[in-house]
Parts: sequence; C-alpha cells; structure tokens
Amino acid sequence: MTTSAPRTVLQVSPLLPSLTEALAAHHHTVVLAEQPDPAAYLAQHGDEVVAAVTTARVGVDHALMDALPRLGAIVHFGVGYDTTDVVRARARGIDVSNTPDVLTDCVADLAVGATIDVMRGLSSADRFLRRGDWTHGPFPLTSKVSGKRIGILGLGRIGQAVARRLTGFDVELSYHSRRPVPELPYRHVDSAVTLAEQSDVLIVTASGGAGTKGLVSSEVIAALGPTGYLVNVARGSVVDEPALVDALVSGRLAGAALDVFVDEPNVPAELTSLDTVVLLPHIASGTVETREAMGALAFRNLDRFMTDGTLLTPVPRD
Ligand SMILES: O=CC(=O)O
Repeated sequence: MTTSAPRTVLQVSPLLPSLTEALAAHHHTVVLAEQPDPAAYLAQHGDEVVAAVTTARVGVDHALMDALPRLGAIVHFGVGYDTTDVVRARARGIDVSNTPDVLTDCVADLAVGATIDVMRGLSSADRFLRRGDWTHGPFPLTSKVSGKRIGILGLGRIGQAVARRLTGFDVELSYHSRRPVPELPYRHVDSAVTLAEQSDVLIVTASGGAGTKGLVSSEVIAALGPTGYLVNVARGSVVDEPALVDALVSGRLAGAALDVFVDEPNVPAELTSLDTVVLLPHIASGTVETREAMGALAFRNLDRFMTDGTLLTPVPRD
C-alpha cells in the first residue's frame, strides 16, 4: 500500500438521501450495494477502506470487518449499535460512533403515544369506527393512563425523557437500570421482575445487545400479569418474543405496544390479528427533523474521523 492509496469511505447500507449525498460530495465514498460484485470489490479494494458508514439496523458484521484491514471507524446512523460487535472492533483499534441525543425527544414522544394508544385503544378504536361498528354500539371501555404505576426498564437518555414526559400524567414512576440514577426523583427497583410486579405498564428503553437479551423474560411478563401492558421502543431482542406472543394470545397480558421486533421487518403472525396490540414498523425516530439531525451527526462523525482520526460521539466504553 503506497501513501497515495485512496482513503475510501464505504457506505454499507442504504442511508438517508441527504447523508448519502454529503458522503459522496465530501469524501471518496463507495456504495457497497452499487458494486456489480461486492465480494470482488472487497477482495480488490478492501484495504483502501478507512471508514464504514452504516445504520443501527445493519451494522458491520464480522465478515465485512475482516475484509477491511485498514478500517479505523464504524459510523452508525442511529443510537443503537447492537448489530456491530464493538468489543471485536475495539480489539482491532476500530472506533465506533452512534447518533445519541438528537433522537431522544422523538423516541420518548412515541413511547408515550404508544402507551396511550395501547391503554386507551386508539388504533383499535380507529379500526372499529372504519369498520362501521360504531353504528352497532359503543366502543368497549378501556384503561385509564393518568395515575397508573409505570415502570421504565433502562433509565438512559431515552428512559429519562420518557419519565419527564410522564410526570405530567401524575403517574407513579419506578425504574430498573444497570446504573441507578440517585439524583433523579424516581424509585429504583433492583430487578426487572420486581419492577414488573409493581407496575401497570412496563416501558422498555434499555439498549439492545447481549447484555439485555431476553431481559423481559416470561417471568417478567407473568409479573406484569393480565392487567399489565408492555411498551417496547428499544430492541426486539430485549423481550422474549415467543413468551410475549403466548401471553398476549392467551390474555395473560392485557396488551402491548411494539415498535421493535426480533426479526424485522417480520412480525409474528399471531400479533397481527390481536386488537390488544399496537404494532409499529420501527418508527420511533422517524420524523423529518430527527432523521435529518441524525444524518447530520453521522456525517460530522465521519468528517471528523477523516480529518483528525477522532469521532465526535463515540459509543460508551462499557
Ligand atoms: O432503532 C433506532 C436506532 O437505534 O436509532
């Protein structure tokens, strides 16, 4: 490799058009999917790639990491990075960034909206009206939101933003988190099961990855019980999805609002016929404003890395 070899930025997945344009305009960027033979491209030019830009959903897998011997940075569009093995990347000296903060408001807004939707039956009532069922009688009564016991699983930035919003609903707020946050006025509970036992609604805002896989276990779901609701805006992997489906189908859980699933975009078929479930296609950060802000932050991370070898918002070291 000579010093004049290109320093290529590899676009690993489809991205927001404005981010794709900015990458192409400011850096020598190769879009992997546009290569006639991506494997042949990697074999011939993999050693020219110094940075990879990807999404939270796609990440950079082991095979791709191995094909890029000079890779120095993996830039994620999205706050999650569970699709990339960060420990392995770091062992190779590869830095990893995500797009925190800019999406916190929208994800928290959606978590609160989904909570109201599933408890008050908004989506279900909309379907009821469109079907013409109102002409036959009133919509069934639903469950009050204000004043309920709400448990937040994972009190990071997004969990805290959800909690702040919910204080306006006079709810009783508790949480379980890897790191308790004693300076906040919410009650910390020492396990997910206890939190579920003491909550009417469990809102999942924990990060994804190996550390939280299956944290919402069948035991947690049973602890929420037949009058309990689950809201998940985190990752499908945090929940034992088959156990959740069983509990919803059999009425052992009152309802769920889910923005994330284990095998997106595939959703367990049993859920689509249940009126007690709100199903969303992973849209928590999906507003024009927030996606543009995420694109701008991802670009700034990449640009900074290409300029001085550092990242603006590297993922936490833990
Ligand atoms: O799920 C979306 C994200 O990680 O930003």
